[in-house]
Amino acid sequence: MSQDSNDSRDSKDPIGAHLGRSLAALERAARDAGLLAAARAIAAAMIAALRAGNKLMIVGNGGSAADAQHIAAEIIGRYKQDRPGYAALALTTDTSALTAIANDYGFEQVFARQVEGLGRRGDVLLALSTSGRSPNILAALRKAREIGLVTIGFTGLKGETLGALCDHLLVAPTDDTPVVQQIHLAVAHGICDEIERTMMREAPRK
Ligand SMILES: O=C(CO)[C@@H](O)[C@H](O)[C@H](O)[C@H](O)COP(=O)(O)O
Ligand SMILES: [Zn+2]
Repeated sequence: MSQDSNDSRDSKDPIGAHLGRSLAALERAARDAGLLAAARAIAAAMIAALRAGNKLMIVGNGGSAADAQHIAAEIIGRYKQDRPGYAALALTTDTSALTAIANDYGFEQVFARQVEGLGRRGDVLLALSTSGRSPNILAALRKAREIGLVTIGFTGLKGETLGALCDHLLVAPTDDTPVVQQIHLAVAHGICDEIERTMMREAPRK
C-alpha cells in the first residue's frame, strides 16, 4: 500500500481523503531538514546563474509540464514584487517544436533536443518528475550534463535514483503522484520568493 493511501476513507470521501493526505505530506515537508536544505541550495544555484546572465529551463510531463510553465512564469514575469524579468522558460510550450522532435526523433528526445539547441554552459535545467523515471526527463538531464548545465531534479520517494543525474535533488516526502506535484509547486513558490527577495536586495533597480 502506498505510504499515503487510506482506502476506506478514499472510497467514502475522496476529496477529504486527498486533502488529508496533502496536509500530512506538506507538514512532513515543512519539517524535513534535508528537503529545506536542498531547497535553499537550489535557490542559491538559480540566483548565481541568473546573476551571471544565465537562464533557467524547466521540463516536466503532464501535471509537471503545467508546473514547469507556472514556475517559469513566476520568474520571467513576477512572483510578488515589481522587478525586472529574470531569464526562465519552460520547454513544454512550443507545440511545433515538441511535435516535430517527437515525430522525427522520438518522444524521448522532446526536451533533450531543446536543451541541446538552447542550453549554454552555466544555465540551469530544472527537471520535474514524480517517478524519476520518465525517459524524456532522463535524456534531458543527460544532455544538460554533457553541455555543462547545472542540473536540478524534483521528484518523490520513488524517484531518488534521479539523483545520479542531478547536482541538486529535492525529494517530496510521499509517493502519491499528485501530492508529490503539490509539494513541488509549494517548494517552487518558496524558491521564487527567495530568488526575488535576494535579487531585489542586491540590485533593486536592475
Ligand atoms: O498530473 C498528473 C498526475 O497528477 C499526470 O498527468 C502525470 O503528470 C503524468 O502521468 C506524467 O506522465 C507523470 O510523469 P512523471 O512525473 O513520472 O515524470
Ligand atoms: Zn495532476
